[in-house]
Amino acid sequence: MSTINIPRLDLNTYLNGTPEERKRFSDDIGRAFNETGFVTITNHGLSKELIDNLYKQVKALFALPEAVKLKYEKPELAGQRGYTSKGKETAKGFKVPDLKEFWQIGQTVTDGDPIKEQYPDNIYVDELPEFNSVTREIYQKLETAGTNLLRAIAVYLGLPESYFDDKVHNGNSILRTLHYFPIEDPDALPPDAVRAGAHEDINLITLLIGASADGLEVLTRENTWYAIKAHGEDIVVNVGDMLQRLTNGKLKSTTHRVVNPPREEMKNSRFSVPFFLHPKSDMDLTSLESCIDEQHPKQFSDMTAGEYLDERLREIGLKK
Ligand SMILES: O=C(O)CCC(=O)C(=O)O
Ligand SMILES: [Fe+2]
Repeated sequence: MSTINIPRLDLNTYLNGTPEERKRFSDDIGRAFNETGFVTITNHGLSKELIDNLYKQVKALFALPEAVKLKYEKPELAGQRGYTSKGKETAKGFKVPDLKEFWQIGQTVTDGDPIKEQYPDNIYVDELPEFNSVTREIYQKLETAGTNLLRAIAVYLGLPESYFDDKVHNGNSILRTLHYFPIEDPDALPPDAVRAGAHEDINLITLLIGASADGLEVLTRENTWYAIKAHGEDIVVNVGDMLQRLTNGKLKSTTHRVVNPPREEMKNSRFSVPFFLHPKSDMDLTSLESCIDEQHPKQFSDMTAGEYLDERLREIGLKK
């Protein structure tokens, strides 16, 4: 049995704690991100009612007839807004697509802001006005929680606490609502078809509402899979490849996957809602000098966040 350090941290101790408590929070999240790349967070600012309402709307969205959902599929947006149907995303290095469909919501910027032209407009579900409003609220709350977590991480890295603030403000973050659909005939599945093949996230950090974390597994340093267990309303937070590049591998973007359920539960859907916190596309991901030394030679080429995202979307089949 492999052991793995996934601490449960209270974000309120960072926001309102004593200097010692704030320092401890920074050290704890930094150490966990250095060792395993995962933590779970309480007091993140999302109420149980809001989360329950989110899942109610997400279930209603995927219950819409396929023909309705397909109206909202826009391949020219590389899946970055609106609906992506079954069989479209394949984890890097896999031949069989993941067993999932999803809907993505992006940044909302005020009219007149020059960054507006960089982002496609969000797509609204005419049939479900409440889906649009609740996902927007969740987007904003997770963006705030994520910005606060990045402050604690900046302190751990010896950077000014506000280092990430302007980079993620109006950033290219994505809220993804996911439906892992029922598998009616398990015998007809290609042998290596899974809900989400082993992968690393592209962005800086990912915040995942833990309500449906069952099935999520992380790859340990001993090369074994470890199931994430989250308390219902906690959020699971992990490092993505952009933060790993910036820190020259000091913070680890850990491989994770979503496994298929046992055969008797294959007919059940699984829903989940990760928030991929991205910076603006002009953020320079060149590794910090402070993370490079003789023991830790520079591992990554210099790229902006926009260039890197483009490369990765092509690899997973969303961008042609
Ligand atoms: O569904 C989950 O629990 C995780 C999904 C995930 O890892 C992803 O979409 O990148
Ligand atoms: Fe992921």
